Amino acid sequence: MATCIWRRLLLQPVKCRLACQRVKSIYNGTHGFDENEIKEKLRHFPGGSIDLSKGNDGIGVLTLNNPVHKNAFTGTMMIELQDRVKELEDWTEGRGLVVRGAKNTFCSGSDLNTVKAMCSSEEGMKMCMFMQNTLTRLKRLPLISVALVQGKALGGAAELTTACDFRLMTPGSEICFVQKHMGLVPGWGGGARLVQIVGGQQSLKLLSGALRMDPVKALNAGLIDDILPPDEDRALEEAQHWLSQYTKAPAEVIRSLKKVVIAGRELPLEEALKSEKDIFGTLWGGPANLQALARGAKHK
Ligand SMILES: CCC(=O)SCCNC(=O)CCNC(=O)[C@H](O)C(C)(C)COP(=O)(O)OP(=O)(O)OC[C@H]1O[C@@H](n2cnc3c(N)ncnc32)[C@H](O)[C@@H]1OP(=O)(O)O
Repeated sequence: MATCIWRRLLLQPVKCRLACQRVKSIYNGTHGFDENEIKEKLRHFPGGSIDLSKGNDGIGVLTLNNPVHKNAFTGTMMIELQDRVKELEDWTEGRGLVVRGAKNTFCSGSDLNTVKAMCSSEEGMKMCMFMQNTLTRLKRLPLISVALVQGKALGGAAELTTACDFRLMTPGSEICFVQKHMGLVPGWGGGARLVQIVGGQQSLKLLSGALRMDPVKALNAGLIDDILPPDEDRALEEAQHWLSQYTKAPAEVIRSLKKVVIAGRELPLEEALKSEKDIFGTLWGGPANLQALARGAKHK
């Protein structure tokens, strides 16, 4: 049943998007999750912002912006992240996305003041459900996303990087799942996604050792995809350049490719194959396909 819903989602026309968003999330009312209730709580912990710029080239830049606290996630930033992800779901020209932190650092995880104030198990779980919903929707965007890690990505921030398709680091930066040191485990979905990225053995080491992953270690572990040159001020440009090798094609082609990969990641094989066939059908004989045929493209 769930797989049928997801297969239909991959092919939904725009008019169904609002209905889809509920299903794209993991938790809803049937799980006893009241989104408005948790948002009301999170609003009590303001500070910082999540900024989105959408380029004419179809590449967006999402910036975690709370530099006085090393871009830590306040309550209102969690809400704003959801708003920005919704905006990206509606951006039909989008092909790629860079997720980064302001002022040459990535993010120090949850704002510790928010964490301390929401210390009951029930509140913690509601916050987790909210963040899992948002980060699942981020990972399911029909855009190719890359986390640009400069400085530190700690705790929840390390989890956020796993909600992107790719990860890049600058020299001197670090990714560390510090949750163990906080007496916690990942809760924003970063544990499950980490296993998908680096496998179970490697994940256990990273999480139980709270290993500080510098760029070389992270690359060797398969946690990141590349190390950028050591010019911090040009890092965004470098990340955009790196991403462009995967986004150079008409938006409908890139977006469809990502949908094929989402289906492969998330569906049982037979369902994924059927989705792939349906997505293929939306491109076959379409403008990009006809133009390529007319060009007589050669692939030497
Ligand atoms: C979901 C689970 C989670 O994410 S739990 C949160 C996990 N994160 C942490 O515990 C990070 C704790 N912070 C640190 O380890 C250090 O501040 C790091 C990030 C390494 C930066 O060190 P350093 O360069 O020396 O700067 P600093 O400590 O002076 O920090 C500058 C100001 O930023 C603040 N800050 C930093 N991180 C947070 C955070 N997560 N929440 C709230 N505030 C944070 C520091 O307190 C400091 O503020 P102030 O200048 O003393 O007012």
